[in-house]
Amino acid sequence: MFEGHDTTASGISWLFYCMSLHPDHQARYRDTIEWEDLGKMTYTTTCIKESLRLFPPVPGVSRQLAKPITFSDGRSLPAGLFSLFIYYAPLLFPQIFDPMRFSPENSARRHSHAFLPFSAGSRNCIGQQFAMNELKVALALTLLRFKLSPDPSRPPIPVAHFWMAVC
Ligand code: HEM
Repeated sequence: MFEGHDTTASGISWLFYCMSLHPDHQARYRDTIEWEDLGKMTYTTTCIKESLRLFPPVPGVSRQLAKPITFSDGRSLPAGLFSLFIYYAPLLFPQIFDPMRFSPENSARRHSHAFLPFSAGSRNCIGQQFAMNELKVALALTLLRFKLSPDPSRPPIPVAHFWMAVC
């Protein structure tokens, strides 16, 4: 249920929240809807990526090292080690919603692994294209009918929370 269900629900919810705080981006998103070719909706893609950056539905992934790794500074990790990569670091990354971070020019200046909401490598998300289209369509259909605005009486409350499953 986690893959493809909770992830997309969380992604859509936070995307709506981000857009509700930014009526200017809502208007621009509305104006750039291209039903014939979802791939051409580049502005919408930037908004979705920026929302996934600020509020990643999957905040990290874990791996067990199949072989030892030695880093450039000489430190190394042994084979068999369980490691956890956390993408969500609100105190380290800019918290301002700015879709232009993901413009083609700005993205080209970054390492391809600097942004990994769908993970990377052989076990990355097989549903990422589907998920991106799902988010685009859900927001487009909503914005064609509604204006989103935040509910000031119920702001999101950050919770210090960490869970780990051992199988
Ligand atoms: C915003 C939505 C989504 C996000 C953020 C997301 C994120 C991720 C991430 C980070 C992983 C990798 C986990 C890891 O490396 O350990 C993953 C794996 C996976 N995702 Fe998604 N996902 C999303 C939507 C979907 C959808 C819509 C589907 C299916 C239609 C899907 C199917 C899967 C499957 C089957 C895997 C496991 C792949 C494997 O282990 O080889 N995901 N997802």
